[in-house]
Amino acid sequence: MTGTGKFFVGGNWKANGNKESVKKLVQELNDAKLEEDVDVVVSPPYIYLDSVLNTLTKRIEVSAQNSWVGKGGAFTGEISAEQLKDLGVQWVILGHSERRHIIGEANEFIGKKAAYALENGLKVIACIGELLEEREAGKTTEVCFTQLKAFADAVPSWKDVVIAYEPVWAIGTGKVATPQQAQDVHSEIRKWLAENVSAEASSQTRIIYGGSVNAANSAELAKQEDIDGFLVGGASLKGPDFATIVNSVTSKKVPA
Ligand SMILES: O=C(CO)COP(=O)(O)O
Repeated sequence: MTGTGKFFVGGNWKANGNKESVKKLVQELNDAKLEEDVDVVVSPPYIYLDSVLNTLTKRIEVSAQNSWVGKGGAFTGEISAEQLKDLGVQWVILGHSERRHIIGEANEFIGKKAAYALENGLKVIACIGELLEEREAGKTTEVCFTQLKAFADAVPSWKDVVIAYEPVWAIGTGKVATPQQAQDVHSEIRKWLAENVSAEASSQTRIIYGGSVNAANSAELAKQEDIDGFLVGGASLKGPDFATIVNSVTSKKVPA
């Protein structure tokens, strides 16, 4: 099975940066030469979304790193999907492992967030992935499928959803999954979509990999048939490195 969706590379800036570094990064991204046939999205912290939207080339779309589960109102510290939409934000990252495991967001809550974001016109980067002990216990696919099912139970359509497989042990550790490890899980996810959603969702949903992707390892990962792009953390904070990762789409076109 192979995906037919356009290559997708997202940069998750997490809670990094300040006004000065964000300005520099936007400048680097505006100056970068990016291959055309890639969807490119960056995800700054909430407080920089407006300035990034106003200064970043329209070639690159903008994502939030979270959104509230329902309609905005008396929810101190939260940001609603309506507000993100109002600002001009196109995407939102949901279910990131840092929100699951550090902040304690549960599957069903994340699924509801995804449904509400889609309903309000945001596209969703839906993150899933197993902990090291879950992998070591042979539970990788079981954990990923449970997380996927929570999204599938909540969303009416996968048309505006990108799945990010991010094994937790590979995030921010420098321990990237091998191309084969990533390919194996991506292919299982695609099979799961075919069996539990539809043939269309299986072939058209982008399944991207995240976890210690950098300018030196992205080309080998991109060659795998079920890796449709990346969600990049640390390396997305350096414009030239992020551009190299975006442009690793060229190794996808060369038969492995
Ligand atoms: O969590 C990630 C992207 O969402 C990956 O982070 P790193 O690329 O820093 O490992």
